[in-house]
Amino acid sequence: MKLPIEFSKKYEKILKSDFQRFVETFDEIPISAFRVNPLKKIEVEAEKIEDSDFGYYGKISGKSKEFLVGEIYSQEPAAQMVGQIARPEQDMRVLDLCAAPGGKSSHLLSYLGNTGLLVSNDISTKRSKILVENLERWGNRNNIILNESPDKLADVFSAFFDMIVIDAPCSGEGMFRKDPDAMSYWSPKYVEECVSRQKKILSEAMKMLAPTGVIVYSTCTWSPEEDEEMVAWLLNEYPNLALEFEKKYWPFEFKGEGQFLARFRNNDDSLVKKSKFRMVKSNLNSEQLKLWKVFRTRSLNFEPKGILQAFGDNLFLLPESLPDLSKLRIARNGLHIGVFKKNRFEPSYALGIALNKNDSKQEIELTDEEVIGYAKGNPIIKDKNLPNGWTHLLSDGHGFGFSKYVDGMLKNNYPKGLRIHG
Ligand SMILES: C[S@@+](CC[C@H](N)C(=O)[O-])C[C@H]1O[C@@H](n2cnc3c(N)ncnc32)[C@H](O)[C@@H]1O
Repeated sequence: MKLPIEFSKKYEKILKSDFQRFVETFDEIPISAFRVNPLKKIEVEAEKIEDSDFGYYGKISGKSKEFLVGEIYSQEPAAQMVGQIARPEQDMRVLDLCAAPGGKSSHLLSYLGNTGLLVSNDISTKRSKILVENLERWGNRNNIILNESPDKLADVFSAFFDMIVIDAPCSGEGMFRKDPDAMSYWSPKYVEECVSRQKKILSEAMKMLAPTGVIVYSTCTWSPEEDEEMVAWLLNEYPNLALEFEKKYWPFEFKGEGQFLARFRNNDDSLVKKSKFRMVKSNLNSEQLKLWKVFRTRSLNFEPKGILQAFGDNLFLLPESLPDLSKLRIARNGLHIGVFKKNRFEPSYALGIALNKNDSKQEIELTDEEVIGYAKGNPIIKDKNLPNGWTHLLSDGHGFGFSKYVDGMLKNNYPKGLRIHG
């Protein structure tokens, strides 16, 4: 692979005798890996990634039933180390500030389970839509997705989060092997631009960190300006931060692509501002509440925990103890439960994929072929003598949406935008 000349010169100086090994790795095949979803346990026959809770080497197709049902997430091994080192504890309030397309967020959710709160944010509207798709498929119920600039978030979430992950936009050197196009916009000047953007993002993040909270900063680049020098800058600007972990992942030392990561803890009680939040509240009118209760009693064994909120005709479940979000751009207002229609309520795909076996009163197991056919937009013929009505689709006990069973046929209710082709 032909590397940018200034890039080679820079790393020859930095790596000295390791430089040759470094250069050779660019001609090797990129390392593929995936993580399994602990909410949807599956058996995996693949090589486990060392020191990883959920990771395996190997490639799984975006058209496989494992992907479609949210049982796995493809993520290369070095990128997996970010969530692994962050490892939030249950019940924490966590912010993933630069979250799209959702690799780190889905990993963080794997530790939280359905406890606490994960706010996933990305400044890009286009990318935050992909983030919604990926996290919806993952199926947790304690996640909201925002599409904001960090300064707008800081106005709402002052000293709020126990953990903030900043997987920063960076010069992307660690992606050169996997995505050679990333080389086309690399230059020393681009590295400088990334540095100044990272400092701005970190300064806003610090305003949202709880007094004893944890910051995890990561990049997929090796440039010291964006990595070790950023750590030094942060420690200098915020003397109450203590560095707990710092590591650079080189492809000649670790079986993966490129990554840098650092973890800090805040130790500043004087920072406590005892912020008072106007909490998010339920806003359902009596008709909506009635329709929802009729559906829930008739179709679910699951009693949602959280705040029910209607946005137009759409019903969402928000995690408890959230501040008022009305001033922010919301990409996913919690778990989308369904839609109010005239005189009835229809459950959503998102609810169906977030629930598992025994959460619904009427359910049906699909074969792997049926899952794939359904994701292509086909109905499913299942002559099971079930009563006509909403039926929870399952694949190995894991939810895959709701479908209306009518006289032996499951109508296709898979979101059109998610359909697979071919
Ligand atoms: C390295 S990618 C994140 C990858 C993601 N964490 C994952 O694991 O899938 C960096 C992201 O930062 C976003 N971004 C860029 N500038 C930002 C800003 N000022 N605030 C928040 N996000 C930003 C980009 O849109 C991009 O999606």
